[in-house]
Amino acid sequence: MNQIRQNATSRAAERDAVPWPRPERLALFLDLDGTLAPIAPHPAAVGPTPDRTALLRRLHGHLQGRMAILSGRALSEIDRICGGVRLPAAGVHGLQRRDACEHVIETFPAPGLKPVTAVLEAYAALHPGVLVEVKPGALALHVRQAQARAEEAAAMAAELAKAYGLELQAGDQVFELKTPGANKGAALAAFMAEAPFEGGVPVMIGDDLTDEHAFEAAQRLGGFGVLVGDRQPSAARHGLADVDAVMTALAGLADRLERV
Ligand SMILES: O=P(O)(O)OC[C@H]1O[C@H](O[C@H]2O[C@H](CO)[C@@H](O)[C@H](O)[C@H]2O)[C@H](O)[C@@H](O)[C@@H]1O
Repeated sequence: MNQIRQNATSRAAERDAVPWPRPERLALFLDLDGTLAPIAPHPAAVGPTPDRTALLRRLHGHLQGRMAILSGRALSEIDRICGGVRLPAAGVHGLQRRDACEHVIETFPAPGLKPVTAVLEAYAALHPGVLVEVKPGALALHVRQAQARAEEAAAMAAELAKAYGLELQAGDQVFELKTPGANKGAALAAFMAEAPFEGGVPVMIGDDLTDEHAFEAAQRLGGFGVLVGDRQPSAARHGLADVDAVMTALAGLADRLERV
């Protein structure tokens, strides 16, 4: 029993130790919901916190700008939750991308989104708890407050995606219908091809299915992914238990960067 307990403890310790690349090479990519911010009942219930904002500001400075947020949220939402620190970022799973010079590249929204918005809003109006989030180039059908509808909502989202030429991205209690052609992996690769990220070692920290694209891209480009939580399978080579463990690991990294 003690042995089992000891093994579990050492596994947890291994999981919580991120082997950061050398500070001058590290290019850090961070997911938002479920990674930097705990999951909340509703997207609007997530807001900035002074600690998170201060930590992001510190890291961005110490990494000489080689840090970006990769999120399913719109850029405006990323900025709101980051407390107004305007970081390089990919929004809506890469459909929007703001580079280190604050230049924003946005994919033109698919025409199918308009009719699909009407269908989903009519569905949400009939079913309390179902929420439709309209984003630039995508729609999110949230079922966190109506989990009994999850299967039905997944089937409907899949059917609508096929009928209207949209891409389906499943996430944590959400089914997203997106303009095709973007994902977090492509966004990470685009950042890595330009200053100040170029030549760095990419590390992506994320929790959800959409982060898998970025884990794969980070690995392909010489770095690795860090999975938050224990969802499996995952392309991430390292792990952190939860948002608190992420904040602790990032604070430790900031301290280390300060000493360099
Ligand atoms: O890529 P991320 O930054 O992790 O964004 C993914 C989606 O996050 C938001 O939805 C999720 O978080 C909400 C707040 O905790 C939660 O209520 C919801 O159930 C989750 O799916 C956001 O609303 C989506 O637009 C993002 O795509």
